[in-house]
Amino acid sequence: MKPSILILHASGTNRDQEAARACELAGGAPEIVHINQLRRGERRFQDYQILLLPGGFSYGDALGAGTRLALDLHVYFHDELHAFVESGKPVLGICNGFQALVKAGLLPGPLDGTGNGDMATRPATLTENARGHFECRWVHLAVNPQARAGWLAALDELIFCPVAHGEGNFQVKDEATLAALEAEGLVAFRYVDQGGQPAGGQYPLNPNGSVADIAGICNRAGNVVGLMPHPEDHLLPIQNPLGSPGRSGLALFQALVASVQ
Ligand SMILES: NC(=O)CC[C@H](N)C(=O)O
Repeated sequence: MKPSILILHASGTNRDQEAARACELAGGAPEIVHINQLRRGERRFQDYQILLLPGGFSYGDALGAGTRLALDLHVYFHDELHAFVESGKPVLGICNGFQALVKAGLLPGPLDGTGNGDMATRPATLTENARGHFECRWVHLAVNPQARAGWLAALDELIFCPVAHGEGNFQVKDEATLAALEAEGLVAFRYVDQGGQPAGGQYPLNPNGSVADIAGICNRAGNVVGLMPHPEDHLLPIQNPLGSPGRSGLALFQALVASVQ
Protein backbone atom coordinates (compact mmCIF):
# COMPACT_ATOMS: atom_id res chain seq x y z
CA MET A 1 0.00 0.00 0.00
CA LYS A 2 1.50 3.31 -1.08
CA PRO A 3 1.66 5.93 1.68
CA SER A 4 -1.11 8.52 1.27
CA ILE A 5 0.16 12.08 1.03
CA LEU A 6 -2.02 15.18 1.38
CA ILE A 7 -0.56 18.00 -0.75
CA LEU A 8 -2.21 21.20 0.39
CA HIS A 9 -3.37 23.73 -2.20
CA ALA A 10 -4.42 27.24 -1.25
CA SER A 11 -5.14 30.15 -3.57
CA GLY A 12 -1.74 31.06 -5.06
CA THR A 13 0.00 27.72 -4.46
CA ASN A 14 1.96 26.82 -7.59
CA ARG A 15 4.33 23.90 -6.88
CA ASP A 16 1.72 21.30 -5.90
CA GLN A 17 1.78 19.44 -9.22
CA GLU A 18 5.57 19.11 -9.13
CA ALA A 19 5.43 17.98 -5.49
CA ALA A 20 2.80 15.38 -6.42
CA ARG A 21 4.99 14.11 -9.28
CA ALA A 22 7.97 13.83 -6.92
CA CYS A 23 5.89 11.89 -4.39
CA GLU A 24 4.63 9.52 -7.12
CA LEU A 25 8.17 8.87 -8.38
CA ALA A 26 9.18 8.18 -4.77
CA GLY A 27 6.46 5.54 -4.36
CA GLY A 28 3.81 7.57 -2.56
CA ALA A 29 0.12 8.15 -3.31
CA PRO A 30 -0.26 11.94 -3.39
CA GLU A 31 -3.57 13.81 -3.51
CA ILE A 32 -3.74 17.55 -4.06
CA VAL A 33 -6.38 18.82 -1.63
CA HIS A 34 -7.76 22.36 -1.73
CA ILE A 35 -7.88 24.01 1.66
CA ASN A 36 -11.61 24.63 1.13
CA GLN A 37 -12.17 20.87 0.83
CA LEU A 38 -10.69 20.59 4.31
CA ARG A 39 -12.78 23.48 5.59
CA ARG A 40 -15.93 21.78 4.21
CA GLY A 41 -14.91 18.50 5.83
CA GLU A 42 -14.67 16.70 2.47
CA ARG A 43 -11.11 15.71 3.37
CA ARG A 44 -9.39 15.41 6.76
CA PHE A 45 -5.69 15.73 7.61
CA GLN A 46 -5.94 12.67 9.84
CA ASP A 47 -6.85 10.41 6.89
CA TYR A 48 -3.38 10.81 5.37
CA GLN A 49 0.00 9.45 6.39
CA ILE A 50 2.04 12.45 5.26
CA LEU A 51 1.21 16.17 4.96
CA LEU A 52 3.10 18.27 2.39
CA LEU A 53 2.77 22.04 2.09
CA PRO A 54 4.20 22.99 -1.34
CA GLY A 55 5.59 26.21 -2.68
CA GLY A 56 3.97 29.17 -4.33
CA PHE A 57 2.48 32.55 -3.51
CA SER A 58 -0.45 31.59 -1.26
CA TYR A 59 -2.91 34.47 -1.04
CA GLY A 60 -0.47 36.50 -3.09
CA ASP A 61 1.99 36.69 -0.15
CA ALA A 62 -0.37 39.19 1.46
CA LEU A 63 0.83 40.30 4.94
CA GLY A 64 4.16 38.58 4.18
CA ALA A 65 4.84 35.26 2.44
CA GLY A 66 3.01 32.39 4.14
CA THR A 67 1.29 34.58 6.71
CA ARG A 68 -2.28 34.27 5.41
CA LEU A 69 -1.91 30.50 5.01
CA ALA A 70 -0.46 30.35 8.53
CA LEU A 71 -3.55 32.19 9.76
CA ASP A 72 -5.79 29.63 8.01
CA LEU A 73 -3.86 26.78 9.61
CA HIS A 74 -4.06 28.46 13.02
CA VAL A 75 -7.66 29.65 12.90
CA TYR A 76 -9.44 26.79 11.09
CA PHE A 77 -7.25 23.75 11.74
CA HIS A 78 -5.29 24.42 14.96
CA ASP A 79 -6.39 21.35 16.95
CA GLU A 80 -6.51 18.99 13.95
CA LEU A 81 -3.05 19.99 12.77
CA HIS A 82 -1.50 19.83 16.24
CA ALA A 83 -3.02 16.35 16.64
CA PHE A 84 -1.49 15.36 13.29
CA VAL A 85 1.92 16.65 14.37
CA GLU A 86 1.68 15.07 17.83
CA SER A 87 0.79 11.72 16.21
CA GLY A 88 4.33 11.76 14.80
CA LYS A 89 3.27 11.67 11.14
CA PRO A 90 5.69 13.48 8.79
CA VAL A 91 4.96 17.05 7.70
CA LEU A 92 7.11 18.64 4.97
CA GLY A 93 6.91 22.33 4.08
CA ILE A 94 8.66 23.51 0.91
CA CYS A 95 9.36 27.22 0.44
CA ASN A 96 5.93 28.90 0.85
CA GLY A 97 4.87 25.81 2.80
CA PHE A 98 7.92 26.23 5.04
CA GLN A 99 7.07 29.91 5.54
CA ALA A 100 3.52 28.96 6.56
CA LEU A 101 4.69 26.30 9.04
CA VAL A 102 7.16 28.72 10.67
CA LYS A 103 4.62 31.54 10.84
CA ALA A 104 1.95 29.19 12.23
CA GLY A 105 4.36 28.23 15.02
CA LEU A 106 4.58 24.60 13.93
CA LEU A 107 8.29 25.01 13.10
CA PRO A 108 10.40 24.83 15.11
CA GLY A 109 7.69 24.95 17.79
CA PRO A 110 8.58 26.10 21.31
CA LEU A 111 12.22 25.44 22.16
CA ASP A 112 11.40 24.47 25.75
CA GLY A 113 9.82 21.21 24.66
CA THR A 114 6.30 22.17 25.78
CA GLY A 115 4.12 20.67 23.06
CA ASN A 116 3.70 22.49 19.78
CA GLY A 117 4.10 26.17 19.29
CA ASP A 118 1.57 28.77 18.20
CA MET A 119 1.74 31.93 16.15
CA ALA A 120 2.37 33.93 19.29
CA THR A 121 5.37 31.90 20.40
CA ARG A 122 7.43 32.07 17.23
CA PRO A 123 11.19 32.10 17.92
CA ALA A 124 12.04 32.43 14.21
CA THR A 125 10.70 33.70 10.91
CA LEU A 126 11.41 33.93 7.19
CA THR A 127 11.74 37.49 5.95
CA GLU A 128 12.87 39.53 2.96
CA ASN A 129 16.00 38.36 1.18
CA ALA A 130 19.07 40.30 2.33
CA ARG A 131 19.66 41.83 -1.10
CA GLY A 132 16.08 43.06 -1.30
CA HIS A 133 15.08 41.20 -4.44
CA PHE A 134 13.64 37.87 -5.57
CA GLU A 135 16.27 35.14 -5.82
CA CYS A 136 15.89 32.43 -8.46
CA ARG A 137 19.00 30.26 -8.74
CA TRP A 138 20.40 26.78 -8.16
CA VAL A 139 21.95 26.03 -4.78
CA HIS A 140 23.76 23.18 -3.07
CA LEU A 141 22.09 21.85 0.04
CA ALA A 142 23.50 19.62 2.77
CA VAL A 143 21.61 17.84 5.54
CA ASN A 144 22.86 18.67 9.03
CA PRO A 145 24.15 15.34 10.44
CA GLN A 146 22.88 16.41 13.91
CA ALA A 147 19.32 17.02 12.63
CA ARG A 148 16.61 15.42 14.80
CA ALA A 149 14.58 14.54 11.72
CA GLY A 150 15.84 10.97 11.50
CA TRP A 151 14.47 10.35 8.01
CA LEU A 152 16.90 12.92 6.62
CA ALA A 153 19.86 10.73 7.60
CA ALA A 154 19.36 8.82 4.33
CA LEU A 155 20.41 11.99 2.46
CA ASP A 156 24.13 11.56 2.77
CA GLU A 157 25.06 13.49 -0.35
CA LEU A 158 24.59 17.08 -1.46
CA ILE A 159 21.29 17.95 -3.06
CA PHE A 160 21.41 20.31 -6.03
CA CYS A 161 18.12 22.14 -6.53
CA PRO A 162 16.73 25.62 -7.18
CA VAL A 163 15.45 28.34 -4.90
CA ALA A 164 12.87 30.86 -6.07
CA HIS A 165 11.70 33.26 -3.37
CA GLY A 166 11.55 36.84 -2.13
CA GLU A 167 11.34 36.06 1.60
CA GLY A 168 13.66 33.15 2.24
CA ASN A 169 15.86 34.88 4.83
CA PHE A 170 15.70 32.68 7.94
CA GLN A 171 16.18 34.76 11.07
CA VAL A 172 15.80 34.06 14.79
CA LYS A 173 14.84 36.36 17.65
CA ASP A 174 18.20 36.25 19.44
CA GLU A 175 21.54 34.47 19.82
CA ALA A 176 20.13 32.15 22.49
CA THR A 177 17.48 30.94 20.03
CA LEU A 178 20.12 30.19 17.40
CA ALA A 179 22.22 28.34 19.97
CA ALA A 180 19.16 26.32 21.01
CA LEU A 181 18.32 25.43 17.40
CA GLU A 182 21.88 24.20 16.88
CA ALA A 183 22.19 22.38 20.22
CA GLU A 184 18.79 20.69 19.90
CA GLY A 185 19.48 19.41 16.36
CA LEU A 186 16.69 21.55 14.88
CA VAL A 187 18.80 22.83 11.98
CA ALA A 188 17.98 20.39 9.17
CA PHE A 189 19.63 21.85 6.04
CA ARG A 190 22.35 24.36 5.25
CA TYR A 191 23.37 26.14 2.07
CA VAL A 192 26.83 24.85 1.14
CA ASP A 193 29.38 25.16 -1.65
CA GLN A 194 30.02 22.49 -4.28
CA GLY A 195 32.42 20.77 -1.89
CA GLY A 196 29.80 20.56 0.85
CA GLN A 197 31.37 23.27 3.00
CA PRO A 198 29.01 25.80 4.66
CA ALA A 199 28.42 28.88 2.53
CA GLY A 200 29.76 31.10 5.36
CA GLY A 201 27.07 33.64 4.56
CA GLN A 202 28.66 34.23 1.15
CA TYR A 203 26.25 35.32 -1.59
CA PRO A 204 25.07 33.64 -3.79
CA LEU A 205 25.98 30.32 -2.11
CA ASN A 206 23.66 31.58 0.64
CA PRO A 207 21.11 33.30 -1.61
CA ASN A 208 19.09 35.20 0.99
CA GLY A 209 21.23 36.03 4.05
CA SER A 210 19.82 33.31 6.30
CA VAL A 211 21.59 33.15 9.65
CA ALA A 212 24.16 30.32 9.90
CA ASP A 213 23.35 29.39 6.28
CA ILE A 214 20.17 27.71 7.54
CA ALA A 215 18.10 26.50 4.58
CA GLY A 216 15.66 24.39 6.58
CA ILE A 217 14.74 23.31 10.10
CA CYS A 218 12.80 20.59 11.93
CA ASN A 219 10.83 20.37 15.15
CA ARG A 220 11.98 18.65 18.33
CA ALA A 221 10.09 15.45 17.52
CA GLY A 222 11.82 15.41 14.11
CA ASN A 223 8.62 14.78 12.14
CA VAL A 224 8.01 18.33 10.92
CA VAL A 225 10.58 19.56 8.40
CA GLY A 226 10.71 22.69 6.27
CA LEU A 227 13.15 24.07 3.72
CA MET A 228 13.28 26.99 1.30
CA PRO A 229 14.87 25.20 -1.72
CA HIS A 230 12.70 23.20 -4.14
CA PRO A 231 13.85 19.56 -4.34
CA GLU A 232 10.75 18.79 -6.43
CA ASP A 233 12.18 20.95 -9.23
CA HIS A 234 15.18 18.73 -9.83
CA LEU A 235 13.88 15.17 -10.01
CA LEU A 236 15.86 13.61 -12.81
CA PRO A 237 19.62 13.23 -13.12
CA ILE A 238 20.86 16.16 -15.19
CA GLN A 239 24.28 17.35 -16.16
CA ASN A 240 24.89 19.72 -13.29
CA PRO A 241 25.79 23.05 -14.94
CA LEU A 242 27.96 23.89 -11.93
CA GLY A 243 29.94 20.72 -12.51
CA SER A 244 29.22 19.17 -9.10
CA PRO A 245 27.62 15.74 -8.57
CA GLY A 246 24.80 17.21 -6.47
CA ARG A 247 22.02 14.64 -6.29
CA SER A 248 18.53 15.26 -7.57
CA GLY A 249 15.85 16.24 -5.08
CA LEU A 250 14.11 12.90 -5.64
CA ALA A 251 16.27 11.39 -2.88
CA LEU A 252 14.50 13.63 -0.36
CA PHE A 253 11.04 12.41 -1.38
CA GLN A 254 12.25 8.79 -1.40
CA ALA A 255 13.49 9.22 2.18
CA LEU A 256 10.19 10.88 3.18
CA VAL A 257 8.03 8.07 1.72
CA ALA A 258 10.33 5.38 3.13
CA SER A 259 9.99 6.93 6.61
CA VAL A 260 6.36 5.74 6.85
CA GLN A 261 6.82 2.32 5.23
N1 LIG B 1 8.58 29.50 -4.53
C1 LIG B 1 7.93 29.87 -3.42
O1 LIG B 1 7.29 29.06 -2.77
C2 LIG B 1 7.97 31.35 -3.08
C3 LIG B 1 7.57 31.65 -1.65
C4 LIG B 1 7.15 33.09 -1.45
N2 LIG B 1 6.09 33.44 -2.40
C5 LIG B 1 8.36 34.03 -1.61
O2 LIG B 1 8.48 34.66 -2.65
O3 LIG B 1 9.21 34.09 -0.72
